Amino acid sequence: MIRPALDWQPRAASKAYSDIRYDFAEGIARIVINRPERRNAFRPETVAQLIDATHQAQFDPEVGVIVLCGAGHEAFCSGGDQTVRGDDGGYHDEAGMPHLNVLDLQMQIRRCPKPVVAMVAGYAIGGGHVLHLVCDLTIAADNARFGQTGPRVGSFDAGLGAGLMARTIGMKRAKEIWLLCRQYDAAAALAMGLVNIVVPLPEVEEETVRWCRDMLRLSPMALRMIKAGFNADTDGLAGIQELAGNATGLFYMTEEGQEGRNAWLEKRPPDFSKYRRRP
Ligand SMILES: CC(C)(COP(=O)(O)OP(=O)(O)OC[C@H]1O[C@@H](n2cnc3c(N)ncnc32)[C@H](O)[C@@H]1OP(=O)(O)O)[C@@H](O)C(=O)NCCC(=O)NCCSC(=O)c1cc(O)c2ccccc2c1O
Repeated sequence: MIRPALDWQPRAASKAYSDIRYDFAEGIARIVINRPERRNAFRPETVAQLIDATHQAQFDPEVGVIVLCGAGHEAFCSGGDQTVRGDDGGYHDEAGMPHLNVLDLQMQIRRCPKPVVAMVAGYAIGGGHVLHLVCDLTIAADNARFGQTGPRVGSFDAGLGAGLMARTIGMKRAKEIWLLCRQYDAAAALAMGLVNIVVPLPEVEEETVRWCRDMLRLSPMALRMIKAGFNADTDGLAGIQELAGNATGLFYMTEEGQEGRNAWLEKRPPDFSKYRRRP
């Protein structure tokens, strides 16, 4: 069993969710995939709720760090719910519409300016494995098991699932994971750099909270910029846009940036003469 480390309180939005829980404590938002009877496999509704909760956490000024985890200790997430996978290009929502919306969630986690930590107990498999991979840090319990199943179940994630994994653990290892569909225990995952730390299962939340508290003591802007910087080249122009948007935001906070806006509003030529041309 996992020892609770904080007195998590449900956030208001949580009431609207059927497949996830959304809690908060001490500056940390905790988003829990809550389908333990399916090893926390996600259906389109689950992903839509994860997207909504991540959005809530991003825009909540009280939240500094986000933790993503699964309910119970048997699984973080076992990927797409195969029982609702249709023949028409995606996983069916209750109205029968096909989705691959986990790809949107992956990018949302990467673009979120706050650190996102995967707390993995049990299986992180298939699309669930890619979910921990796109998080900034992974704290694993010693019962964690990792792997891709795509080529076995007729699927693949040739985007971040392949490319980001190769950048994280190296090309040969990434190809091994995808081409053989084996499972790896927590020690093996740590050895190949797939996770940051492995701790005994009961301590996994305490350890995760310890890491979150460390980040909560640091400069939010510096964390935001360094995260965008880490992701920029992998995400191509969209990644550079994220980094550049942060730079623009910072420039808007300067007098020099504000002089341009003020001059335009006051219908006068801008006067940038007092601003240094820095070497
Ligand atoms: C995760 C497991 C290794 C766990 O094994 P274990 O023996 O502990 O448990 P059970 O197998 O008995 O499972 C318990 C219970 O849960 C159900 N369940 C488990 N996983 C799923 C699932 N993914 N979908 C639906 N249901 C699931 C299982 O049927 C049992 O219920 P019963 O009622 O039958 O008792 C093992 O369960 C396992 O290997 N699961 C499947 C893992 C898998 O293949 N996942 C899908 C990979 S593909 C994917 O995730 C994916 C999703 C996307 O949205 C993509 C989008 C774009 C590109 C690619 C995508 C993609 O690849």
